[in-house]
This record gives sequence, structure tokens and C-alpha cells, in this order.
Amino acid sequence: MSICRDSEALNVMVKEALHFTKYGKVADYIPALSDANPETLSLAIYEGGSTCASAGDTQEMFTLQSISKVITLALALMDIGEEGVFAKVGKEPTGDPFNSIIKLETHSPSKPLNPMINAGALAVTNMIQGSTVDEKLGRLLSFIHELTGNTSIQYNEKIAQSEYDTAYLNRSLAYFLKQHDVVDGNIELLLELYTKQCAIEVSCDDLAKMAYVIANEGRHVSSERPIIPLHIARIIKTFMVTCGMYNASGEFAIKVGVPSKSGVSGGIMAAVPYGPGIGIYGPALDQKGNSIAGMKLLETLSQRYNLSIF
Ligand SMILES: NC(=O)CC[C@H](N)C(=O)O
Repeated sequence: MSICRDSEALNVMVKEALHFTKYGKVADYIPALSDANPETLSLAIYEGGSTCASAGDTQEMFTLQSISKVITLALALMDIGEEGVFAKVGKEPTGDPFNSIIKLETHSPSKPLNPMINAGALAVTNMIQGSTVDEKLGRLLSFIHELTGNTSIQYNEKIAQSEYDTAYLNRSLAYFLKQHDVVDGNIELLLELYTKQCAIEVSCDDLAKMAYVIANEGRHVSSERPIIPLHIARIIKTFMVTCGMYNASGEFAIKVGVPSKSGVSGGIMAAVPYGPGIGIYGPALDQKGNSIAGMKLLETLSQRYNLSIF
């Protein structure tokens, strides 16, 4: 049965996964994120045409956080090409937490191992073309508007400011990278852009639509023209598999097997190649910073609909 024609079963799966929220905790190292309700879980699935939504409030807004790293990587690759991007950031998973600094010092040269950890994402954000923070952010937002078809998407000022005011670790990473010529320019402006990028607010519906484009060769169902070139869609899907769930990516590949990216707000964007785009929001996180009920839900979905790519 097509996943979208099975809405009763989807509702049951969401209800069952909801029980797992009690084992997780909302992120609070960004103070404004601690306001989220840990007991929610919502799911949207997009197969082209209209969204087939399941339980939960699929219109509830949350911030992209690390999910934005996938989008900025696509934009940077489109802006400056593979050679330029991978001169400054590697292609290998780390096995360390997303905000770890350790490998920057122990590896030589001091290049972040991949674009999905914070150090790598800061380097990628630094590559977005434009002469001011506003111009760069404007280009990123237009790209997201195109991917989702939703031109009302903006960033949440309160959450951006809250992260900017407390981003001591990300500041350390960025200054370290500047010392080693991985990033250039004004680091405070880079932090401003990065925290605004992470605070871009979407719904599950929007996530499912972005995932659909990534899953389907960079095209919308109706679009002749790719929004993301095919080879770039392939690169970002590969990073989603190898590094998308931080240092839980290996186990997730075994249990779920769908290219996915999570964020500490509790969002997960999952792209089933040549299949549906899936958006999940469940802010209670496990110890590695992934939505605890969201991961459980994806595991059930993958088993029931045979979604694993492996
Ligand atoms: N894992 C995440 O979602 C991290 C994003 C967050 N804005 C940070 O840099 O810490």
C-alpha cells in the first residue's frame, strides 16, 4: 500500500512512538529552545501533489538548527563548486558529538572532517556568496522558498539572538578555523549568519517538501528544471547517510536506512530516494541530540514500508 494511502496506520505509528518522548529531553543549551513542549510528535509525508499528513500538528513551527547544514551545503556547492567547498571541509564521518572541537587539533591539516558537524557547517556558511549578512541570508531563504514552495518562511529572531548570545563553543570553533585559514572575514558576522540560518522556522510540511526535492534528483514533482543539480543532490544525500544523525549515523543506517538529517530543535528531514519526503518534529532528544520519538517513528516507518536503501 502507498504510504500516503495508509493514514490510519500512520496515526497509530505516531501514537505509539509518542510514548518514547518521556525518555528524552528538550535542548536547553540554546536557552530559547527550552520553551518547546517535549510531549509532541508530528509527521508529514510528501509524495508530490499534496501532503499526506498524519497525527500531530503538522503546521507547528520549529527551527531548522542542524537541518540547515544540508541546505547551506547545497547552496555553497552551487555557488563555488565541489573543488572550492572540499578544499576547506572533508567528506568523512567523525564519531564525535556534533559540536566537538577535538579533531580540529588532532588532524592535520586542521580542516573540519565533514559539513554536518558544527565546525564544517561554519566553514560552509562562510562560503555562501553575498556582500552582507542580509544578502547571504536572503539568498538562503529564497532557496528554501523555492524548495518548499512556501515564501512565508523566515527566521525566528528570538531564537537566533538566544543562540548568538550563548554560542561560546561555536565561536571557539570559528576562531580556531580562522587561525587555520579555513574561514576568512569577520567571525562575529559569520556567527550572526550561522545562528540566523539555524533559526529559520519551518513546519513538518515544509521539511517533507524539501526532503522530496532532495530525494528526487533535485526536482519538484511538476518542475522541469532541477532546483538542485543532480550531482549535488547526490552528494548531500550521501552526507545525510554518513553524517546526518551525528555520531548515531551508523546505527541509524542499520535501523532505518534512509538519508536523514536531524536538528537539536527536534526536527528530522528524511529523503527516500525516488520516493517520499518525510518531515518529523519531536523536540524531546536523546543524548546524542536526535529526536528520540522521531527516530523510533522512522524505524517503524522504514520497516513497515520497506524504505531502507540498503
Ligand atoms: N545539532 C544541531 O542542531 C546544532 C545546531 C545549533 N544551532 C548549534 O550550532 O549548536
